[in-house]
Amino acid sequence: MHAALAEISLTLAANDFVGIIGPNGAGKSSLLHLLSGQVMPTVGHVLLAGRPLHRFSATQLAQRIASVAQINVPALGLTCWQVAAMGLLPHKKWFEHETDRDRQQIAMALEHVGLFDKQQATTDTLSGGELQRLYIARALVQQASILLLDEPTNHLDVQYQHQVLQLLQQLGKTVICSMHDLNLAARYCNKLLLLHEGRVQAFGTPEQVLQPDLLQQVFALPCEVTVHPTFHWRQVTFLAKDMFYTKAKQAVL
Ligand SMILES: Nc1ncnc2c1ncn2[C@@H]1O[C@H](COP(=O)(O)OP(=O)(O)OP(=O)(O)O)[C@@H](O)[C@H]1O
Repeated sequence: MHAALAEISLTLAANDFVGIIGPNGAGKSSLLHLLSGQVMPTVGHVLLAGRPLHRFSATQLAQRIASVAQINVPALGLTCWQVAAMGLLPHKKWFEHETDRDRQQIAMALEHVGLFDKQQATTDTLSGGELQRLYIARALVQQASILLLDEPTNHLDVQYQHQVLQLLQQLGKTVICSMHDLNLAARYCNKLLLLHEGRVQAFGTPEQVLQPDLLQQVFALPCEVTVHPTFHWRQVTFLAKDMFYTKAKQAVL
C-alpha cells in the first residue's frame, strides 16, 4: 500500500503561521486532513495540547480547530450571512437563537473578508474568490484557536491574496495552510514545512527552508532565491531549464 505521508514528526507552537509547501501530490492536503482529525494516522498520533485528537469529541475538535477546504461547494440558496453563521454551530445547542454578540461576530467576520455588503447575497451568486473568503469568515466565526486552510489564496486576485494572508497573520491564532505560491508563503508565514513525496524535506523559518538547491531538487526546476532589498523577504524565481542553461552559457562566454 502507498502511504501518502511517512515519518512526519514536528511540533507547532501557538500563534505559528505555518505554510505547507511542496509540489502536487507531495501530501499537503493529506497532512491537513490528519491535523484536523478528519483522517486518523495508521501509525503515530496527532496531539493537541498533549492529548491525541481521537480523544476529543467532534464538537470539542470543532471548538478548537476550524478547517477551510480547497474546494467548497456553494451551499445553494443560503445567504453569506447564513453560511458565516454556521461557524456558531459548535458553540450552540439545538434551536438556540443567535444573540446580539453572535450577530456582531458574524458581521465582523464578513467585514474582515470584505463581504459585509454581500451578506444577503446567496452563495450561488458569488465568484470563486468571494466564496473562498466566505468560508474563511465562517472559520473566524467558529472562534477556533487553530485554523487549517487548504490553499486559501486559490481563486483570489492579488489584492485579496494579500488581504486574506494579512488577516490570517494578524489573527493571533495558530494558522496552518498549504500554499503553492512560495513568495507569498515566504512573506507571511513565520515557518515553512517543505513536503516532497510524503516526507518532510525541511521545516523552519523561510530563510532556513527556501534554499535554492533544496527547491531545485524538490520542484525539479533551476531556481534562484534573492532577498528583497527593503523588506528582506525571500523571493524565489524558478527558471525554465533552457533559460538557466542559456544564462549560464552567456555568463561563461
Ligand atoms: N483519498 C485518497 N486515497 C488514496 N490516495 C490519496 C487520497 N488522497 C490523496 N491521495 C494520494 O496521496 C498523495 C498526496 O496527495 P495530497 O492531495 O495530499 O497532495 P497535495 O500535496 O495536497 O497535492 P496538490 O498540490 O495537488 O493539492 C498523492 O499521491 C495522492 O494521489
